[in-house]
Amino acid sequence: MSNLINVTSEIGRLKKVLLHRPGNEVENLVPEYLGRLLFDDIPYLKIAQKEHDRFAEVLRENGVEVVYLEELAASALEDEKAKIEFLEEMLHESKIYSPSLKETLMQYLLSMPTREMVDKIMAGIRKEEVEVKEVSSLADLMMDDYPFYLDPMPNLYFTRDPGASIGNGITLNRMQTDARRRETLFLKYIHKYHKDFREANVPLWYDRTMPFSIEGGDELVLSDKVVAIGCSERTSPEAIEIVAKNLFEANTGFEKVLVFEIPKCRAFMHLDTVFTMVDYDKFTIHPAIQGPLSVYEVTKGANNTLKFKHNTSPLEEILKDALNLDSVELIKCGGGDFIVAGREQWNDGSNTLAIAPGVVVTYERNYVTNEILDKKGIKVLTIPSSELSRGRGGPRCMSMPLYRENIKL
Ligand SMILES: NC(=[NH2+])NCCC[C@H](N)C(=O)O
Repeated sequence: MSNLINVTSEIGRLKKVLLHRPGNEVENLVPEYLGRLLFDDIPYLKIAQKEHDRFAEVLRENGVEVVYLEELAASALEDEKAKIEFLEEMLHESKIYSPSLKETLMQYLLSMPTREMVDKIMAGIRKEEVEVKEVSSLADLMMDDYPFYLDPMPNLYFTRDPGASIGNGITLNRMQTDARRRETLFLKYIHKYHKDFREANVPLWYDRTMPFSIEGGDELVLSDKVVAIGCSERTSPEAIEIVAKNLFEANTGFEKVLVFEIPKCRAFMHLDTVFTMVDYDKFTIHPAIQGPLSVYEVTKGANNTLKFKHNTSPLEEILKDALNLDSVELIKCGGGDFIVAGREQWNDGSNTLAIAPGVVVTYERNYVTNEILDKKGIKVLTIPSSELSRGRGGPRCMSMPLYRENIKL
């Protein structure tokens, strides 16, 4: 097993990261379907792309290699066999059941260069783009006024969620909502057919075929021994158990999964919207979760079983103990002020991306929290965010680390 993937902390110097530059999928957001597609507003794509390019540039300026999902997917699908297999699965999961419609869409997609095909699938296919000549199902005759054959996938720029790197492997996630479930097919085919991934033989700690949902925004690698997983609106306890079992059985060095049970609501959809790690002993936290938070521990039992425990100590104690530290500091989003914390958390003020211990990327609009981080000695690199933030995700959500340097303690 090679170490194409190496993530043994949240804060080790980031060397390689997977992003997706928002594309035409964002232009297919219409007010009628916003809620279902998990957006609260329609971003202005041109500006969102500029902001995203600045995000990538800040990462590159700091020594991070940026790779794009759309490019890796196109390169994995260059192979004809892989491409057909992918299209079959994508069309099936897009609920294209009419044989003639399926054939029409297949031909349409196959007529494009691979990269264009990938972009097209991400953007969605409108009914008026293709002409289905033959009626082969009842649905073909009964054209309703829903505008898409293939729905757009506007959440793709949150690359954190469909998959997550832990140690030398990844979890290929089952997304909780229909709106995001097909996103993980890109990563599935990268994992299966991209040359680098094939050669590296990257282990999967979870697979998208499992029935229980889990999303990467809930997965935090606190150290090379401890993973924290949010049990949230998106991530189920069953999925957490499976990940824990796979990590322990493969002798990865991981010994404990801390389960953070957070309120199940949209504003706190993933653990990383309310809690992130910014330095060896510093974390950001949204004050509103500190009360309702329950923490459980999953550890290895005898004969491949798991042990479970409800840990009722204060969060600081739990983290100190898990990370072997004398003290830890929880930095409150918005300084703990009810109004500021709520506003800034809504625009992902707690969603920091650490690119080295004590160095984070954040949205510049969250200036109160940014200033507090700065005062605590954290180096804060800000990026513009008037449009990107409309999708309800920040720098951590927009990045899937592939390689981080191990941290020396
Ligand atoms: N890791 C995260 N917090 N991701 C945020 C994803 C936002 C996206 N609109 C969703 O609802 O799924």
